[in-house]
Amino acid sequence: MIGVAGGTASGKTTVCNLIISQLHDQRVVLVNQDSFYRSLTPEQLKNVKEYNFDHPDAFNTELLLSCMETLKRGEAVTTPNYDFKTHQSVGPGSKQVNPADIVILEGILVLHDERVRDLLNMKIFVDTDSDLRLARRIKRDTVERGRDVQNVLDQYAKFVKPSFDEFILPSKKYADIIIPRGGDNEVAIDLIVQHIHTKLGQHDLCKIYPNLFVFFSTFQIGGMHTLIRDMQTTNHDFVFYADRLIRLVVEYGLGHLPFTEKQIITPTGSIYPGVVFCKRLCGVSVIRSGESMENALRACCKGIKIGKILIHGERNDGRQLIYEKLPSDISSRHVLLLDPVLASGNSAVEAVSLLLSKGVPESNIIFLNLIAAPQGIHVICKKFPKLKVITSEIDETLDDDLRVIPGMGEFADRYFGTD
Ligand SMILES: O=P(O)(O)OC[C@H]1O[C@H](OP(=O)(O)OP(=O)(O)O)[C@H](O)[C@@H]1O
Ligand SMILES: O=c1cc[nH]c(=O)[nH]1
Repeated sequence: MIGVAGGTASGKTTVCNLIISQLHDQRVVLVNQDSFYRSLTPEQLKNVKEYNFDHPDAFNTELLLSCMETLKRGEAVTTPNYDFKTHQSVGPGSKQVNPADIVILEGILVLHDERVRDLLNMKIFVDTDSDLRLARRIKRDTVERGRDVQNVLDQYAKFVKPSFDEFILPSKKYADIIIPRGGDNEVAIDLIVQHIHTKLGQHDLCKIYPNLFVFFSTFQIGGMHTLIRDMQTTNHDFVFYADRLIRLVVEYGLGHLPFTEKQIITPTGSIYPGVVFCKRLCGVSVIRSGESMENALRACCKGIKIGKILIHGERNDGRQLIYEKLPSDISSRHVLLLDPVLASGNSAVEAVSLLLSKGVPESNIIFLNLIAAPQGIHVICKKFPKLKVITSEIDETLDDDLRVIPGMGEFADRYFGTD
């Protein structure tokens, strides 16, 4: 939840639009504090020139709070709309705002009310020179809103400036980021967008476990997850999109291997400061689901040895090692452990324990996974703090049968067509 405050015509909207356009692969919604203007009564309408639109009381902050709380819970909401010509609120329910990863609340007074501030994870104040703001306001109100210059200046002197000094400017001290010159400040916008990307990439569990890595989700990745999770998806499509996701997980996981530096000469005779991949590698797949990840690993690491582990057990009855065939020199290799589903973590504990018993250092194991339940993450990341867990999405929970929820059902049955 990001709040963008600042005086009239400071460039808040430009800043918001720049942030939104640079976050092009994220779900972002923009909520305007202006939508929450209260309707003027017939009395106030008769004397509209005496009405202070820049005072906190002009807004229905209770309604704004409840809408923001709903969005914060990840639910859709309908906000009111405000008609600037009639000065009437077109009641709640007129504008649908969908849930999103990022909600930007923009308005002159969004940092004024403590309750609103407490909902915001990032507070931005757009700080633009007051002469420039007045010049912009005159232009906007005369050109876009059909007012005459004298009327704009009277309103500015009587209400806009005093309210800025009394309510808006003092709220600047609550800002985490102050942007001088508004939308012209490309560096500030760039830093804000980078910060948002970092925060979005951090699942709460990543803040607890430094050995957990969830790779950054884009619409493409979200789309692939939507397809493999959809019960209507055919086996053929399931395999296609699971393979695409698996390839990404494998590439991302390989990025966590050590490398050595190597300078090479290009055909232009220039030096290229390169790196060399880690050579002592192997894969280990957990039968059956893990076998679906073998092709992607082979496609990325030519000639890689891949061992196999079969672990059996009913969901609630613990798990037992049935079969294993691993490279004989596995203890001197980095091991990419392959299993697309981490549920209770029982299978992964069995698999990792076997690798450790074969002399593989814990820090040499990278567990590559598509969908993980928080329960399994707690078990693995706590028990094996030096092992790295790479996953593409963390789901909500497990059901009583230890199935991942929302999950994608039985992975191996859908992948190998045995459902
Ligand atoms: O974290 P856990 O609770 O142990 O569950 C995860 C395990 O369950 C799945 O295998 P499954 O037993 O369904 O076998 P399959 O791959 O042969 O279908 C999955 O591939 C994991 O190995
Ligand atoms: O939900 C689950 C749990 C374990 N294995 C699966 O394939 N799916």
